[in-house]
Amino acid sequence: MVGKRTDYLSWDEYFMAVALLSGLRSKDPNTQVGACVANSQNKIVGVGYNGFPWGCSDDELPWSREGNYLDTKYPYVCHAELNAVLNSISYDLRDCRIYVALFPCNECTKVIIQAGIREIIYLSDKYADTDSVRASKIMLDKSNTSYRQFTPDRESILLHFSQ
Ligand SMILES: Nc1nc(=O)n([C@H]2C[C@H](O)[C@@H](COP(=O)(O)O)O2)cc1CO
Ligand SMILES: [Zn+2]
Repeated sequence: MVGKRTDYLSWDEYFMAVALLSGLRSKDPNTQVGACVANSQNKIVGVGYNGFPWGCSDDELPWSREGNYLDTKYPYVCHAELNAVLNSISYDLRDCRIYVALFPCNECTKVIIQAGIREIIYLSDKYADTDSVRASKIMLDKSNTSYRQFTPDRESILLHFSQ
């Protein structure tokens, strides 16, 4: 009897990979973030990446990190998690998980909690020492929304367009 493949992706690897793949759509030259929302049946209900709002051209708004606030990306960019929730095919995200490349900021955390998402699985926490992420963790703890870091068992996943 031929047994099953053994190196197939786990659900966590699969959804995190979809998040990372989505992040490759981002035009942000510094930080590309992708997010993937999966429901309790392990169906993907939303994906997103960081980018400017509809109709706001990447050629007209700045991707700068420094300078006058209005000349930076920060007031304009929609975060990956916000887009994943807004792009969702389901209005009710209760009991869903969100996979995201970077720990959510305080604004996205509010969106995640209010949408009813019950768990955040993140890869990087590179802004852990900011008040934004501290505020996120305060709200997550109070609302009993769990979060855990994704610890991969493999270094990378390779995709080949030529089979
Ligand atoms: N969780 C997040 N999701 C996101 O989509 N972002 C976006 C906003 C910016 O486009 C970029 C961060 O830019 P920088 O400050 O690392 O150059 O990532 C940022 C965070 C961090 O909280
Ligand atoms: Zn955010």
